[in-house]
Amino acid sequence: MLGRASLLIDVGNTNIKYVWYAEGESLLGISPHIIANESIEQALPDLLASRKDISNINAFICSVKSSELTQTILSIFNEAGISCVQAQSQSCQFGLKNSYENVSNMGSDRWLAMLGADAICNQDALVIDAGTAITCDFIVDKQHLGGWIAPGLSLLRKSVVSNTQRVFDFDSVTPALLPGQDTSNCVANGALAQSIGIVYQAYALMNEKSSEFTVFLSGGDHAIIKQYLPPALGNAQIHPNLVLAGLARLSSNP
Ligand SMILES: Nc1ncnc2c1ncn2[C@@H]1O[C@H](COP(=O)(O)OP(=O)(O)O)[C@@H](O)[C@H]1O
Ligand SMILES: CC(C)(COP(=O)(O)O)[C@@H](O)C(=O)NCCC(=O)O
Ligand SMILES: [K+]
Repeated sequence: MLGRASLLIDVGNTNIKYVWYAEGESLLGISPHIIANESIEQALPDLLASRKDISNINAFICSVKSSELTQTILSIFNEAGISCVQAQSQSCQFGLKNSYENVSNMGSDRWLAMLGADAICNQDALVIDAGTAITCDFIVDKQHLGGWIAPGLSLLRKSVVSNTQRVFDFDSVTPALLPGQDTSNCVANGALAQSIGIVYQAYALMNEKSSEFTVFLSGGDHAIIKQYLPPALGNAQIHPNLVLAGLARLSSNP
């Protein structure tokens, strides 16, 4: 039987993602709805008003944005009389151990994505979250070994344009793993190649650390990266949003 409904919210650097989740639902089916950062003050009250069972829900939020935006969201819940738990990175949770000495420095989205992945596979895992930043996190024997933070696809494209004089790029250009034949294609394809490159390197390193592991690919750019995964990564678990899966785990075992 499905339990109480929770509103799960992932506040990333580019987008706010949310899902309604009932305890007992599969973590695999979690697929986010997107709200633009600037429309949250209107969109969130509307979203809450759309529920008839409002008195019976609670909320779980993971935010890596400014405390101002986070506080705005928390106060909307407060005004609606809904309790909201803000997830934080922990040194150890659900048996998963963090490698950071100062865990408060770790983005809670990374920790939640790991908790989500761990709940789904319950074995060694390489967790790749391709959002504003691409993060890779390595988990062996329930121990986080550490990770990588690198610019994501859009950020790579923007940074090369803003730090050069003659390089330009159009957002409308879809990247492909091909030689580009004009500036914008060179930028888009170069950024894609770098993004695929980090996935290869993460896989190679994980292979040295573990003999059997699951690779997870998540985040706004999961679909484009998925198209170019190496054959060895054919079994990768593609997940639109592992952070929400982590929040779902928290909501079921607060
Ligand atoms: N419909 C979309 N809206 C916004 N970003 C998108 C969309 N589709 C793909 N993207 C890509 O996804 C990235 C954002 O992914 P997301 O996981 O939402 O990031 P974050 O968690 O950092 O907010 C953007 O940098 C962009 O490259
Ligand atoms: C690395 C991140 C920017 C990723 O954020 P995202 O791309 O998902 O918006 C975020 O997890 C963050 O701000 N981390 C703090 C530094 C750390 O994790 O060590
Ligand atoms: K990310």
